[in-house]
Parts: sequence; structure tokens; C-alpha cells
Amino acid sequence: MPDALLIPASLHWLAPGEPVPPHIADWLGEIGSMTRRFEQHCREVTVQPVREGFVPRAALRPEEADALPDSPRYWLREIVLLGDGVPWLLGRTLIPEETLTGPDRALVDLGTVPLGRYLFGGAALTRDYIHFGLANEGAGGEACWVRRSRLRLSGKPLLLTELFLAEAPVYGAPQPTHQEGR
Ligand SMILES: C=C(O[C@@H]1C=C(C(=O)O)C=C[C@H]1O)C(=O)O
Repeated sequence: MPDALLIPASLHWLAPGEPVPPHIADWLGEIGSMTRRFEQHCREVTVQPVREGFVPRAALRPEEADALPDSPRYWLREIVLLGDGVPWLLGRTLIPEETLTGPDRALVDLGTVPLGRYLFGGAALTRDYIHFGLANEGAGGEACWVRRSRLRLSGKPLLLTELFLAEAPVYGAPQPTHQEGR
């Protein structure tokens, strides 16, 4: 599994009040579907699963285990999301087995369907928090912004980490915050 397609374990999570550029905060603070937002910046968003399968609690990173209840096993989904074939985002989702009940069992069969299509397709989704972070700081390459959300489907938790790759529109020129000439 090429590590370049996996979100690194060593991430710097920002403390409350640490400065975030406004344009970045606008993107990372998105409470709607990131898939839908990306679709406004390309013709087609596609998802390539990199790894999917059940893992034990021991496979969770410490801060992931802190964010999720004990469970016999968790569904792990790691993906690359592309805009018009350009990698824009790495996604890592962990779903406790107890969340996979009723229709939500469909979460293990998503394959190339973007997770957001499922999550934002119903009315049962809530978001506990969004944390902002940085990956690969000072490693010679540009740092990438990361966000981690704990989401709930009918109150049942799942954890989603999204790393925004260098080509993502997140880093594009700031969008005008007002209509010029009005
Ligand atoms: C959660 C969403 O789905 C996107 C797609 C993902 C996937 O298919 O695993 C993961 C992260 C998201 O960027 C969303 O659209 O907000």
C-alpha cells in the first residue's frame, strides 16, 4: 500500500485559537458535503477506495480510539477523492460495528460511491465537531491541511479524517467574498 495514499499518523492538531487562514477555514469548516462542494470546482468527482475492511480497536490511532466507543471491530475505509482525475483528498473513515445497523449497513458496500452521497442523502446526520490540523509540516514538501469530524447517523458515531492534497481547490486563489462592482 503506497504510503502516499494514506493519511499519516503524525498530524499536528491545532489548539483552539491557533490562527487559520480565512480561505482555509472557509473550506475546512464546511458543514455540508465536501463532495458537493468539490463538484462546484470540476466536471466530475470520483472516489478510488485504497483500503476497506474490518479492523480491531488495536488498529486505531490513539486519538481515533479516544474519539470512538469501544467496539469489537470497526469498518475502516481509506480513499482517494479526485476532481477530474486529479487527486484532491485522502479520506479515512472509521465506523464502529454498532453504527452499522439497519440501512446503515450499506456503508460497507460503498466502493466508489462517495461517502457523502450516503451521509448527506438522509436526514439523520449530525456533526459533533470539526478539528483542524496540518500534515507533513517541515518535511520539505508543502504542509497539507487536514480536518477530523465526528459524525453521527441517528446518533451512532463515525470518525472521518480528510487530508486536502496540494492540487485541491482549497488552496486556490481566495474566492471574492463580495460581488465586484455592486
Ligand atoms: C463525507 C463526504 O464524503 C467524501 C467522500 C469520502 C469517501 O468516499 O470515503 C470521504 C470523505 C469525503 O470528502 C462528503 O462529501 O462530505
